[in-house]
Order: sequence, then structure tokens, then C-alpha cells
Amino acid sequence: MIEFEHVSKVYPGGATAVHDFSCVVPSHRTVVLVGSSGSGKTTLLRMVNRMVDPTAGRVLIDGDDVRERDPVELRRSIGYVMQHGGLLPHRTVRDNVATVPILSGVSRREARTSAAGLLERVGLDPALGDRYPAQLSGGQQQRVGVARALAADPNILLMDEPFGAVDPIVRRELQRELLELQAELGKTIVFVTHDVDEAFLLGDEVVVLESGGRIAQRGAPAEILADPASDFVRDFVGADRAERRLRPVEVGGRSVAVDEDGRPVGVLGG
Ligand SMILES: Nc1ncnc2c1ncn2[C@@H]1O[C@H](COP(=O)(O)OP(=O)(O)OP(=O)(O)O)[C@@H](O)[C@H]1O
Repeated sequence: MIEFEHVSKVYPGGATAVHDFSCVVPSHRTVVLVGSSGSGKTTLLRMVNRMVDPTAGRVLIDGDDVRERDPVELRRSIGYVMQHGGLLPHRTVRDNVATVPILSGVSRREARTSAAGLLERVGLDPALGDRYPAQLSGGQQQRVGVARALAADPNILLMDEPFGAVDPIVRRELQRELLELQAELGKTIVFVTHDVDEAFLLGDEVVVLESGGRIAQRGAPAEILADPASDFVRDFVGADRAERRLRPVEVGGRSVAVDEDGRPVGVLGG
């Protein structure tokens, strides 16, 4: 469990990135922080692994203040996936995945063997392990980023817009794969995005942020959709989304959901 207790962050230049934010991320759940650019999402995420220390308040992991932890050891114990993969360009994919376990004392041979297994787990051919990051597509690099974050078998995964830089189709695939992986692994995930659809798909709970890290609303996706707490939230989740009435129409033998204006929004399953 991760607890943010009344955390604030004022950066040296005077910008208040986060003001009095409190939130609990229950173990084995995915909490998504969603908000527009500059709402303090990355700042909040980085407080968990001490890449940013709050100027007020504290962050607890399983009841312990992260400030009591050695930052290097703390960071190695938490998986972190960034938007652009953050892979080391001059190391092979396999070594990128194996680096943290090796730093933590696992033998090189063992770390490389488990790296191959992790690549498979995130949907990559282990043969890609010999390549360098630049020789992979954006989507493949993000998968390596996820494999690397999982390498030390952390309880906590921090994911900062991990699928933000890939095309919509690959993005969808990566989202689905993350859901499958999470169903299996049950990590405690804090996921940052500015994409409401992504937030609603992945989050057990979603925290909608206004500027300064202020919580506009938090709850299960269905709760937020059904009952937006303010005009800000209503606008943010899409003014028409909650009110959209869908009906099925038959097209070529399949049932397609269309909205009131007849715009197709998806194919009905079955
Ligand atoms: N190192 C820094 N020094 C000074 N100000 C910073 C620093 N990092 C972030 N800020 C400021 O803090 C505010 C919140 O930034 P943060 O990156 O946490 O927001 P965000 O919601 O993650 O935005 P984005 O979606 O654009 O990444 C912004 O106004 C930003 O300019």
C-alpha cells in the first residue's frame, strides 16, 4: 500500500506543482492519476521512489516513510516505466533488462536468463535480446521498458505515460497486455496519463487532477462517469460521454453500437 499524506511540492523556482495531496493506493490495485499537462502527475509519481522529495507531507509504503529509505535501494526495489522507455542506448536489450538484478547482486548469467523469460512475458521474441534499443520499434521499446521494470520482481510499478509515444493501435495492444499481466501479477501500480480512455480502461481507481495536484474527483471509472463531481470533471471526461446513449445496429451481420447521432463507437461482442 502506498499512502500520500498531505504532500505538497514547491520547486526551487517557486512553482507549486502539488498542493496538499492525499491518497491511498491499495496493494495489488492500479490507481491512475489523470490530468492535463502540468497538473503535477509526474511530480506525485516520483515522490514514491524519491526522485522528488515533497516539501511538505510524506509518502508511506506499507506504513514506512520513504524518506527513511536509502534512495538508491528504494529505486531498485520499485519498477519504473517512462514514456520513452529510458533504455540505455549502448546496452543490448537483454542487458537493459538484466541491469537492475545484476546491480542488486544476482549473477550475470542468471539475470540474463531471466531477462529472456521476461521478454517473452511482455510479448517479445527473446531473440530481440541481442539488439540495441534503437533497432526496435517504439512499441517494442516500451515492452522492453515494462520487462526491465519487472526484472527485480518489485511489488510496486510506477508508470509515467508509458504508452504515450506509440501509435493508437499499438497503444491499445500494450494496454490490453498490461491488463493481462496485472491480472497475473497483481502489482501495486501507479499509472500516470493525460488520456481519459486509458485511465478508465486501466484504473481500478482513477484520480482526476486539476492544476497544482488538486483532486477534482477520485473513484472507480464507472462512478466518475455516472456522477462527475464538477463541471471540470464533466468537461475532462468528455462532456457527452456520460450522457451518450448507445443503440445497436446490424451491419453486415455484426452488431455495431452507435450513438444518438448515428456515429459508430464500437462493435458489440459475442
Ligand atoms: N524540476 C522542476 N523544477 C521546477 N518546476 C518544475 C519541475 N518539474 C516540474 N515543474 C513544474 O511543476 C508543475 C507540475 O509538473 P509535472 O511534470 O509534475 O506535471 P504533469 O502533470 O506530469 O505534466 P505533463 O503531463 O506535462 O508531464 C509544472 O508547472 C512544471 O512546470
